[in-house]
Amino acid sequence: EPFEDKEALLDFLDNINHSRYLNWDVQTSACNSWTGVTCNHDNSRIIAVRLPGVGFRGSIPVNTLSRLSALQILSLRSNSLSGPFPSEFANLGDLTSLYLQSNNFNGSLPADFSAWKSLSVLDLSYNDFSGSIPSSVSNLTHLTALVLANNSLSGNIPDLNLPSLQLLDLSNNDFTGNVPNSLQRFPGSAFAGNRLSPANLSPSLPPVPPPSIPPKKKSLKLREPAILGIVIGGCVLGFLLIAAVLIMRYSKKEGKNGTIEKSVKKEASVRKGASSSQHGERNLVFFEGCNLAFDLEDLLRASAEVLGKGTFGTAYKAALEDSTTVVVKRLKESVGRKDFEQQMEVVGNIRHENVAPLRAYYYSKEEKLMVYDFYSQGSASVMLHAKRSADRIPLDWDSRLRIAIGAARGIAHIHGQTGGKLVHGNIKSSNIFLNSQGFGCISDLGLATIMSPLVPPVMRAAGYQPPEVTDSRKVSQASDVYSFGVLLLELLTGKSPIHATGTNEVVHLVRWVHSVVREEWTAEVFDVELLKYPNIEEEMVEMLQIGLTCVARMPDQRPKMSQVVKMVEGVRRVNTGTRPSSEGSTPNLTPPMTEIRSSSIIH
Ligand SMILES: Nc1ncnc2c1ncn2[C@@H]1O[C@H](COP(=O)(O)OP(=O)(O)OP(=O)(O)O)[C@@H](O)[C@H]1O
Repeated sequence: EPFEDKEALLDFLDNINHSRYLNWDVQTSACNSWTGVTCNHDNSRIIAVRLPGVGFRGSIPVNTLSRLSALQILSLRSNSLSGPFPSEFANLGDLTSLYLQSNNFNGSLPADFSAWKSLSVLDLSYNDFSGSIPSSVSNLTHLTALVLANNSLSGNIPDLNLPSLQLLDLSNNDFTGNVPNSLQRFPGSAFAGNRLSPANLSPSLPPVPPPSIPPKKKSLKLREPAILGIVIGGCVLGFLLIAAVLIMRYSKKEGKNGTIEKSVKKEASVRKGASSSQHGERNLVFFEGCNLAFDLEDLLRASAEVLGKGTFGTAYKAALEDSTTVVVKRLKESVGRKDFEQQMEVVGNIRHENVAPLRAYYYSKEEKLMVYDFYSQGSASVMLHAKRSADRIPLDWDSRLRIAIGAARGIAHIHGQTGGKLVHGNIKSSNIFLNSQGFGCISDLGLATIMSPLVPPVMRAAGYQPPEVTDSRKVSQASDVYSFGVLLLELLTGKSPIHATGTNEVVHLVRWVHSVVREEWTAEVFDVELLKYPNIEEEMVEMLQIGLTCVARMPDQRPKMSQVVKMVEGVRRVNTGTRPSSEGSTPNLTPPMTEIRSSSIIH
């Protein structure tokens, strides 16, 4: 509801201290001045304030924002705010995105940018800032977008060392001198409308190299028929092989579904293991809190359906006689008992709503089994990439947000285990399911660490691993952050981490997104299925920025997972679940989505 007058707004601001989000999407002229608006409470839990295009005039009063000490996202764009760059912003040390474009701010930029260690987007375009760009901007090591276009900035452009920067726009200012070496990777349009040395601005200014698209060597290109040929050929061959194996295996026995027992290669050995369990030796090891009641015999007898073959083995859906359904993973490689059992103990004792619980395991020399709950909706991969036919229900933006938030929380929890050293090592959409509240839930924990050394690197999660993970033993928490970033890009684009484009080139998603974003910050990266949902563009852009921050090339440039949780939670200004990363409850504040107005970032 629009605020009726300034009193109503003040009243609102005084009462939001229990809220974490302040968003206001009003079309009112009744409260068109920021002056006099102060927050009397310490609103230190608010992480996002978006007040774009609401008609604010004048300068932002001291103390209004400096109390918002947890603020991560501030959008005051498209108002008529004036005065110098608000000095109290320096207190907002957690800011990741600052949008002040299309106002009347003037004076110089702050001399010291070092306060904003997490800043990812800075858009001050279409104001009247003057003076030079301080070299302290180089301290913003997470910056992915720097937009200072259409101001009155002057002097030489400093040699900014910003390795994460994807978007730069310094056009239509009064800069002189040369484009510094560090920024020559950006297109000439980023510097147009200045008085820069023409030598530097000539068309020879190297455009941003599009490393995303693999070299257009004919021999390397997989044309559609070739891909189809491989896929169909592979499918036919695979189908024939599977059929042959199944016929051999089941020919003597009836029944549509198999059993795990039947699928187990060394059946006799497993059965031996099972029967020995009845003499007090090994059997399934269940974890605390698990109310499943079956033994290995039951499991092996259960009617089983192959769900798929993964990197480390085969997953079966097993329907037990008491109508319980579980998933059994049968590992294909041999692994030492001690390593396996130790890892299972760590994993099996993790209980978190965003981590799929390991219910039980079994170890014998010949067989290693892991038992999980069955997630009937399938993985996020299926939800995103299942054939896009007419009867498929598209995954809407809210669901994607929940998947992202849940997955982030789950990974952050994992990273907090075993003295903050635990790594997942195989984050990808086929290992993410939905918990009962529809939030992402991470599965397959623990396998990468014990199994990776046994599996050829080429088989490992293609497209999800960062450049430094050439050897699968090098997975780290930073590489999990990268994989999570790829997952975010997958949720935003609807594309697989490695996919074929319309022109039949095989494309690496991270590189493709980088190349599109570098050229111009455009909505083209987003999944067409998302475009029909109104007013989500700003959230998607924010999520894109987070994704790009996570897939930074250098591991030490990537944020910690705990920071990522906060960033992802900050994208959404409504209730994001039962357990926010910060303490306390999040009220179900569901204001209308902010209308996206003209922005120099979103075209
Ligand atoms: N608990 C589960 N509930 C429902 N489906 C599952 C479950 N666990 C795995 N699956 C599905 O079974 C298939 C095989 O899973 P598996 O984990 O073995 O391989 P993967 O996820 O494709 O690759 P990786 O082994 O690298 O994780 C996948 O499609 C996966 O989404």
